[in-house]
Amino acid sequence: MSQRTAILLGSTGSIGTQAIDVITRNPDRFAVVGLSAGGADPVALARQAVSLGVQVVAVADPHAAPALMSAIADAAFAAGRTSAGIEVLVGPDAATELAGRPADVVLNGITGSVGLGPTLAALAAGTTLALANKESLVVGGPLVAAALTRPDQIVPVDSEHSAMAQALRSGTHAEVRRLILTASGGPFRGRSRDELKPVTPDEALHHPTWTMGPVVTINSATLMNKGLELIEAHLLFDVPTDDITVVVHPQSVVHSMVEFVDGSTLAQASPPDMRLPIALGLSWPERIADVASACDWTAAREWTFEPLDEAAFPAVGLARAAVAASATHPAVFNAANEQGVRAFLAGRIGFLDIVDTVARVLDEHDGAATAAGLTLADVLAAEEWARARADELLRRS
Ligand SMILES: NC(=O)C1=CN([C@@H]2O[C@H](COP(=O)(O)OP(=O)(O)OC[C@H]3O[C@@H](n4cnc5c(N)ncnc54)[C@H](OP(=O)(O)O)[C@@H]3O)[C@@H](O)[C@H]2O)C=CC1
Ligand SMILES: CC(=O)[C@@H](O)[C@H](O)COP(=O)(O)O
Ligand SMILES: [Mn+2]
Repeated sequence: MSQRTAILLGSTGSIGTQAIDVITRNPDRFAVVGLSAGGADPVALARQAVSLGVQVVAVADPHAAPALMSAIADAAFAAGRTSAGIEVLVGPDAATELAGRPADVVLNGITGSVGLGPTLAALAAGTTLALANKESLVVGGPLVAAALTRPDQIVPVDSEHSAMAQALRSGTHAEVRRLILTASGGPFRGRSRDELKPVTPDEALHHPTWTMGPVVTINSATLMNKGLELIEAHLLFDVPTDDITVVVHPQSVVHSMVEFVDGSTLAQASPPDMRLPIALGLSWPERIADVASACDWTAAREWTFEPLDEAAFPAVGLARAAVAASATHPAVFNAANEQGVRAFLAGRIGFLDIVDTVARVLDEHDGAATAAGLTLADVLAAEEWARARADELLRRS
């Protein structure tokens, strides 16, 4: 593989830092040309930028810009350079502008539907999109599909979807009977709805098998992550949601499976380590040697599978209903959840209020848009309404 240029969005986060780890261990394969972050840690962003020698850095929060610029100058000085020569883009649209700049691959590792603009910009530029930011696909589904300039322009980084993409190389679309989406079950697997009521943010932030950013970790605990992933799989692989089965697999070693029409099921298995799907996202369709450990077959192991308790964890059912309801319901599903997660992490609401609020907001949404007629304005208006309505309901809970 010749060297690929990469832009990393969300470079200071869990996905971003693991991507940098993969890239710095494979300097012959990748050159990073741009980085972006929200602005919570401008010093970390500056150090990444200078050590990777990027051309441009984007920061969403304008208040973080002065600290970023002075940290870039400091880091360049410490590296023995008089000037860093790095362009700095600032503001809410900075990541979108960066995503449209020339590169072979854009990795979208931003959290939340704020990643939609960058996803659309990378696709419009004709760049390969290594997609961790599932929210942008969920909320923008038909818009993202319309922005594709070629098939396979999106390479999934989400572990389950990477697993499916790998297994799908074994057959044609017509040969697929169903997708089996695995879920760890989160930290509260086995609890009843009543037992979920008192759980705290600290408990919910302890994922049993993965170390990730706070939002996706809470989404794993509520199973909203699996709801988002069900919609993501439906959109990525053009498989009806009725043909996607969610199964709880607490070990997180089988990352998902594809069942074919002849009764064959192909699984992708590896110890939980995001560097594997990140590396594949950046280098697809090629594999990079030794990015992560393989399964150890010399020790006794047990892989278990169990059905999802949909009474205690209704989020996957809500996701199915959202897809069936209208083209803007998935955006409402995600936006209400983002508000709920924020309120829960701030200690303002209880754990059950998150998904209960998503259910109510979905139910109240008057979405008429069809996939064919959907516009960006429809999506943004639906999101704005859902955030306001969710906040109103959350204030009362
Ligand atoms: N972590 C994981 O293992 C996995 C994550 N994913 C998905 O990947 C995405 C990222 O998750 P994760 O890395 O865990 O999240 P983190 O919270 O760890 O990181 C999020 C990153 O996005 C940046 N960011 C936030 N807002 C903006 C913005 N407006 N513009 C540019 N950058 C911004 C943050 O910067 P700052 O901190 O400065 O705000 C940070 O660098 C999510 O969609 C998640 O669902 C999917 C599978 C696995
Ligand atoms: C690593 C990854 O892809 C996460 O999205 C993961 O899926 C979270 O685990 P669960 O949602 O299955 O608990
Ligand atoms: Mn996942």
